[in-house]
Amino acid sequence: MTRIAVAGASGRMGRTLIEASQQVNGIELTAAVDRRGSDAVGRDAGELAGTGALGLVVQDALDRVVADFDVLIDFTLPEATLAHAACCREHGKRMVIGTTGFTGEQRVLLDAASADIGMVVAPNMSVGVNLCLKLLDVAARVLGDEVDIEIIEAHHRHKVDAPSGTALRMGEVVAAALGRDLDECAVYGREGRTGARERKTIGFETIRAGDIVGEHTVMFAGLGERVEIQHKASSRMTFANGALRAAQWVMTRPPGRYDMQDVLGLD
Ligand SMILES: NC(=O)C1=CN([C@@H]2O[C@H](COP(=O)(O)OP(=O)(O)OC[C@H]3O[C@@H](n4cnc5c(N)ncnc54)[C@H](OP(=O)(O)O)[C@@H]3O)[C@@H](O)[C@H]2O)C=CC1
Ligand SMILES: O=C(O)C1=N[C@H](C(=O)O)C[C@H](O)C1
Repeated sequence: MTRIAVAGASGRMGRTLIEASQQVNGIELTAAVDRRGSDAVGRDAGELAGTGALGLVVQDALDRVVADFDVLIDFTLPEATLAHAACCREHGKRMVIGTTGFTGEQRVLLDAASADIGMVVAPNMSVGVNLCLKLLDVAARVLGDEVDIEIIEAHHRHKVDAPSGTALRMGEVVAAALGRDLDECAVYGREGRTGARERKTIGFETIRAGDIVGEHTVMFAGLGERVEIQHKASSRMTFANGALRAAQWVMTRPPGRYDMQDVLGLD
């Protein structure tokens, strides 16, 4: 049995994870935490998720429950995830991290924590998106520098980071396949008199609207034909189930940083 704690219990993903954890064999939800001062603190985690009382009270600090779980599943904000990583490192607890929007410096701090604990970090836990990452690598290698590459993503109105972590990972995969450095070739949200497209750039466009769960399209556009690789998530359950699969997988791994490609055996 893998005992999990959910950080950000009252969030969109937190509530979905609480629900999913009750449906997966081999997973037991044994702790839930949220931001200090949140209305969710002190409430029953199951009631918060709308699945009925579980007898598990949401706490306001991870160190209060650190003896109660094996793997922390964290879908919060970068600053909160880093604080949780420090706590998990100190107490030898494994992590599954879905949070996006980390700066380069924050990524380095996460890497440091993974020297001592097993950690799965992935901007997208769905099987479909991780399959798309493999397809993107093949498409970029076959189509090469002849095509213009644009990445379009759409999410709900509440999302606070852009482009999405998934779009950025897609850009990294395509750039690596073509021998480009994404930091140098990325172009974000064009506006005004831009001039003609520079051939080796990778463009990113962001849509924020309504309740869109998460949609990503990578366009490889040449002269006379265009290939598009697209993924549309219609339920957050796909991310939650991936995170629970990662939690079970990381229990058998030595310290280190892993991603969903490792979990799914796609590397
Ligand atoms: N990897 C993947 O597959 C996916 C990743 N994501 C990512 O997950 C993250 C969360 O997304 P989503 O659930 O929609 O966001 P929400 O804003 O709905 O949830 C975030 C939760 O974290 C809580 N929180 C903030 N600070 C802390 C803290 N210090 N300790 C504990 N909890 C805290 C928030 O509380 P409060 O609201 O009170 O501030 C909130 O409940 C985002 O970065 C998103 O991009 C999302 C879906 C899939
Ligand atoms: O914030 C979200 O909702 C999502 N965020 C992730 C990202 O930034 O890539 C993954 C998913 O598309 C949903």
